[in-house]
Formats: sequence, structure tokens, C-alpha cells
Amino acid sequence: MEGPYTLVSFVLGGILLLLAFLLQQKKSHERSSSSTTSSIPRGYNWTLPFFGETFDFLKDPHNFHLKHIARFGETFYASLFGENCIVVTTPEASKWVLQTAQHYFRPGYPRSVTTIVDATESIYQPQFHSRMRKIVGSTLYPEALQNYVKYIDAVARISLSSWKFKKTVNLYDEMKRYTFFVASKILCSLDPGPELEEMALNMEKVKNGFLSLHIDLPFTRYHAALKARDALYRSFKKIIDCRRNEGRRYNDMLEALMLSDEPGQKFSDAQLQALILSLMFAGYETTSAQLVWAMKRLHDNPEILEAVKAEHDAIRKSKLKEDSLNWGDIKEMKLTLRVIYETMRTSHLDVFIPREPLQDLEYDGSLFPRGWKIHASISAFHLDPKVFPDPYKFDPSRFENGGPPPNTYMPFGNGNRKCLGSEIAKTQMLILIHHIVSNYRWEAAGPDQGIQWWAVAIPKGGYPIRVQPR
Ligand code: HEM
Repeated sequence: MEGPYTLVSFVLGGILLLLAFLLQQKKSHERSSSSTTSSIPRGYNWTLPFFGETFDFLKDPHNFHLKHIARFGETFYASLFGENCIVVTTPEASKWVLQTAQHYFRPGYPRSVTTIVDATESIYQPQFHSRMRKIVGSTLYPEALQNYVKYIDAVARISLSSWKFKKTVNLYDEMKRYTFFVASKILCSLDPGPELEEMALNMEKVKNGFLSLHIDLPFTRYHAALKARDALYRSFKKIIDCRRNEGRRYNDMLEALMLSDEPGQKFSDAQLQALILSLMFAGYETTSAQLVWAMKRLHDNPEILEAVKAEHDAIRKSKLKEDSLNWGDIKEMKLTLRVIYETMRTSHLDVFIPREPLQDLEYDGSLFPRGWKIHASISAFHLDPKVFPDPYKFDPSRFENGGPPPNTYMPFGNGNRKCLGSEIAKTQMLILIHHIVSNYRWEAAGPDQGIQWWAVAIPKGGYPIRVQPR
């Protein structure tokens, strides 16, 4: 007799808990809005407990934004990743959040990201952040980049060399290997090999955990990400310890971070590990996804592809096959750079940039309560016809003559946290595109199946292509 009663009490208890949660969710919404003349932007008041609208969002974030804009306006409320979020979708509001009022915000990455990276509490502190920016920026400014061109050229050649023997490749997988190898070299002077392959696998698991719900159970992506993070941190610790003991010079980003130790301001090992992971991730996933989109856009726009090929053929004309590219060649790739800019506008990649207000803030009649998440959805205005006419048309000429008006195009963010790797990302993309268009023809190996959204947006299935030497 005990079984059914236990079940009934369990179900009833669950329903009561659910009602209490929903009531509390609605109340917290009302409470925050009543204390000031501005109010919480409109959105659905009643959503699933904990999960909120996360599943709907992850299915298609761009469409999620479009539907909410149509129903609630350009600034709206959404319950995502177990948190209360306000989404802003215009260039003006995004600029206000990311730049004008930047000192009233801290990064607002979902809890899954902050708990996986760990040590984020310390790396969020303004003092720590500006030191990190100064040091990392000093290794990535354009003059410093010139030294990396030869290396990136070599990695691009190695990465593409196996294509001669393959009929089909999965472009996303190939691009991830390429960008991971480049990031690992620039950060920690690591060369391709079994250890790096293992790290790449763990990085993939970490990435998969980033946009998951933070439920630490053996079968969840979040749990797998934590384990992979631990393995990566063990590898980083080995590298750090080794460097402390051997006293050799490396001239890379990790060295700059370790040598910058000022008295009383030394980065702890935990902070260094968190920084390496964040920097590796920042430079790897984003760039590889953009490269996949660039190759798809070129394939789908044959006239532009022909013009791009001509640009690269002209560069190769004065070179032997084995000659590496140099900085002067990179500067000649003007059309290809516009293709990259237009790819970044249309690729939906940065679905949102997250922030958290440090105090209650008001913007244009909207209340941004302290501790909530504010998402600046840059892909929403990159694809808004009011900002970019005929927004779904792939048209690199938008970037001629100075390009779009200021603060309407922000693929690398804006304000005091703007991407530090924008120049190296563009250089990596230009070099890889150079070697592909100079040496290969390609076509999609299957029908276009739309977009796959997980951490970043890519063509579904990772864009498998059939390749042929040119
Ligand atoms: C196409 C490729 C890339 C895109 C679209 C991209 C985009 C972005 C965006 C939107 C931000 C701002 C995040 C925020 O405001 O919270 C950012 C920050 C950052 N990115 Fe990139 N990124 C790319 C490649 C890279 C590369 C190759 C690196 C190299 C290490 C890098 C390093 C960083 C760093 C260090 C930050 C943090 C800056 C800070 O917190 O002050 N990124 N990136």
C-alpha cells in the first residue's frame, strides 16, 4: 500500500513546488518593476520552471529573437539558462550596454560557462581584467602579428595537405583543428602531436558544456565538460610548472602573462589556467565557424568566388609554390577581407554578448535589475533591414568606402571588452582562404540543411564538402 501513496505525495509535492516556483518567478518580476518609473521589458510571464525558454532559444536563437521582437518590441524579457534575461536588439541599446555604460556592467556569461572556466570571480575584477587586456593586447597588436604569418601559413598548409588524398572533408572539423593548432602555438608554443589532439578533444567537450544547463549528473554535457576542463587544467599546470623550472624563453602569450608578474599582483596558477582556457576558446571556436561560413558563402556566390580567386592568383603569381605568405600579401587581400566582414555580418555567430548590471539601471524606459542578465543581440541588428537593407543578401560591397555607419556593425563586440584577437582572427582566415581558393575547388557534399546552433551557429552537419585539386 505504501508505494501508491508515496507516488501520490511525490506528485502532489512536485505540483506544489512548481506552483510556488511560478508564483515566486512572477512576483520577483513584479517586485523589481514596482520600485522605479521604468519597468521590466515585456516578455512571457509564465515559462517552464528552471528551463524557462532555453529549449526554444537553443532550437533557433535568431528566430527566437525575431519572434520576441515582433511580439514584445526591440527590448524584451526572456527566461534563459535558468536566469532572468533582458535582450536588447538595436545598435543603440547594444552600444549603450557594451560601451557607454560599460562600467556599470560585468560579463554575464551563463552559470555553466563561469563554473566550467572557474576562477572567473577573480578574472572578472576590473583591475585583473585591465592587466589581462594590456598583456594579451601587447602580443596581438598588428606589428606583433607579422611574426605569426609564417607560422600560420605553415599550419594552413599542413592542415590542407591531406585534402589531396580525400574526396570529402567535414569543413567544420578541419577548421577547428586548424584554428586550435594556431591558438595553441600562439598561446603556449604547443606543436601538433598526440598531446594536442587529446587537448582538442577535451576542448570540444568543454565547448559542448558551455551552453548547457548546469546540471552536474554523470550523463550531462555539463558533467563531461567539467571532467574535460580538469584534464585541460592538469595539462596547463604541467606546462606552467615546467616553464617555472626550466627558465627558457618562449616569446608567446603565456610567457607574457607569467613574466608580467608584478609584486603583489602575481597571477595565481588557477588564474593562469582559467586565462589559457578562455583565450584558447575565444580564438578557436569563433574563427573556425566563421571560416566555414566564408567558404559556404563563396561557394553559394560563384561570381564573388571568381573575383576572390583572381585576387589570390595575383598574389601567387610572384611567388614559388613553396614560398610563404608575408604581411604585404595579407594587406593585398582587400576583397577577401570584405568577404570576411560580410560573412561575419550574416553568419549569426555572436547570437548575443552577455552582461550583468552591477546596480539597477534604466535605459530608454526599461529597467535592467541588478544581477539579471542583459543580452546584447548583435546578430539581430546585423540582420535588421532598417540597419542593413536587404539584410540576407550576401554583398561584400557594403564594406567599401568606409563600410557601415559607426556602431552598427559589432562582430567583435564593443567597448572595454572588445575582442583582442580581431586582427589575428582576420589574418588566420585570410591565410586559410588563400590556400583553399588557390589550390582547391569544392562543392557541398549534400543538400543545404539549414543551421545547427550549439555554442556557435554553423551549417548543419558541419558543411561536408567534396574537394578536388584546382
Ligand atoms: C572571428 C573570430 C572572432 C570573433 C567573431 C570574436 C568575437 C569576440 C567578441 C564579440 C568579444 C566580446 C565579448 C564580450 O564583450 O563579452 C570577444 C572578446 C575577446 N576575444 Fe574574440 N573573437 C574572435 C576571435 C578571437 C581570437 C582569434 C582571439 C585570440 C586570442 C580572441 C580573443 C578575445 C579575447 C581575449 C576577448 C576578451 C576581451 C576582454 O574581455 O576584454 N578572439 N571576441
